[in-house]
Formats: sequence, structure tokens, C-alpha cells
Amino acid sequence: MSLVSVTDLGVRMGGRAVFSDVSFEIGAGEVVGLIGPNGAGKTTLMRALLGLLPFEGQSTLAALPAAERARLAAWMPQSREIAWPVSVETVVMLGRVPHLGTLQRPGEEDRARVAAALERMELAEMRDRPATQLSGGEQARVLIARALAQDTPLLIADEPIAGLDPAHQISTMQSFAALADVGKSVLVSMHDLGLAVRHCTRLVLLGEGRMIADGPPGEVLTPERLARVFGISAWYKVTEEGPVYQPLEVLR
Ligand SMILES: Nc1ncnc2c1ncn2[C@@H]1O[C@H](COP(=O)(O)OP(=O)(O)OP(=O)(O)O)[C@@H](O)[C@H]1O
Repeated sequence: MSLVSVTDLGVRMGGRAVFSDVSFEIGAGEVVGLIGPNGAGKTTLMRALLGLLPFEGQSTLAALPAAERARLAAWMPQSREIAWPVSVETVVMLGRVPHLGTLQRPGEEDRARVAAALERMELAEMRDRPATQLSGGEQARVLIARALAQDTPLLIADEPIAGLDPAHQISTMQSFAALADVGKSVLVSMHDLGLAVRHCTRLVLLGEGRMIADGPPGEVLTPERLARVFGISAWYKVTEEGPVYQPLEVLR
């Protein structure tokens, strides 16, 4: 079953095409890493498929009414600023809004989902602190927890691990894998190719104004593509500890 399908998607901005003819589907149980150099159009692609900006082509998600879309997909944008001095728990509870009727107060299930998301992102002890007083990485974890609490079949996250310490980068990617294990899916943009190879079931590579590749990580990141698209070389090996991918040198 496909959770989202985009066909011939294209976006123009500032009078030029950011990308065109992008087509892919995300099924249940996938962690799809969206990779590509700065400016390749990763954020633009995510916003377009959510219907947050004008595009050419089709997106099944963008075609849905807003309320239905919020129950199908949680969106974690790149900007991390939490503007209001409300508690961590209150911010995470906002993830439950799509599940509440007008003027309906959160119930037992909502509180349980929020507690699980706080636990998952190791925020339980900070639940009463004003979110604005947390560090940048802690605020990012609060927003990931909010997206987890939304409890949607699909989570779309724009560079969620940027700025997190190594332990929280790994545990966040493991949280995404755990979602996939229970049949949910994640579309996650990221620059850390090592973590992408290790934790994503599939990679979509964006560059040169189009989708260059879509497939298993080891097949997408060939030395030729790495050199052409990112201008780097890398060392890759499937070890007893899982796949290890280490960027090495700049080639240009
Ligand atoms: N509002 C805008 N007007 C004009 N051009 C824009 C606008 N927003 C983005 N762009 C351009 O679209 C291109 C893609 O931007 P986007 O932010 O989607 O890239 P990205 O792959 O997410 O980059 P990064 O890895 O740096 O976050 C860039 O060249 C950018 O300059």
C-alpha cells in the first residue's frame, strides 16, 4: 500500500526550475532518506509533496483536505525555533491536535502518546521546562517528539538530526527504524551519508534538477554518482556491524 505517491513533480522558483519530473512512492515500513547537495531541492520537494507550495505534476498527499493530510502525515520543518515559552509537554501535546475534535480536550490516549514520545526522545525529565529555554538540539528533539506524538502513518522530517549530538542522532534514526518496524514510514532529508546508509531502507538522490537515483543505499551511492553529484570519494563496506560508509576526499 502506498502512503504517498508523487508523479512528474516539478517546482519553479524565482523564474527557474528547482527540479522537474520527480516520481516515487513510499510504501508502509520504509525509512526513505532524501539526500542531495545544498540547494538540490530537498526542502522544496518535501514542501511540494505536502502541498505547502505550488508545483507541477501530482502528489496524492497534497490532494487531500488539510485535516485528513494531518492525520496521514506529520511534518517536521527545518526551522527549529520554538517561539512560545510553554512547557515541553505542551509543545509535544500539539502533535495530538489533528486527532482532537473542536474544543475537545486531550484524553487518556493523547496523554499516553505524548508520554511515549517524550520517553522515546529522552525528554521525560524536561517535560515541565519552558521549551524556549532548551538548547537548539534539545528543541529539535522536542519537535521530533511532537511529530512522533502525532502518530501518523507517515513522518516527513527535514534534516531532523542536524545539530544533534552523535548519541541523539543515532537514537533518532533508530526511532525512525522502530516506526518502520510497526508499518509506519518516514521520509527524512539528511546530509550525513554514513547515517543514511546505516539507517535508511532506501535513498532518493536529488541533484542536477532531477531525481538521479532511488533504491537501496548501497546501490544509490555508487562511486561515480558520489563523484559527479557531491564531488567526493567515500569508503563503503558491509561489515559485521552493518554497512559503514565514510566520505573521504573532495574531488574538485
Ligand atoms: N523562495 C524562493 N525563491 C527563489 N528560490 C528559492 C526559494 N526557496 C528556495 N529557492 C531555491 O531553490 C533551490 C532549492 O532549495 P532547497 O532549500 O529546497 O534545497 P535543499 O536541497 O533543501 O538545500 P539544503 O541542503 O541547503 O538545505 C535553491 O537553489 C534555492 O536557492
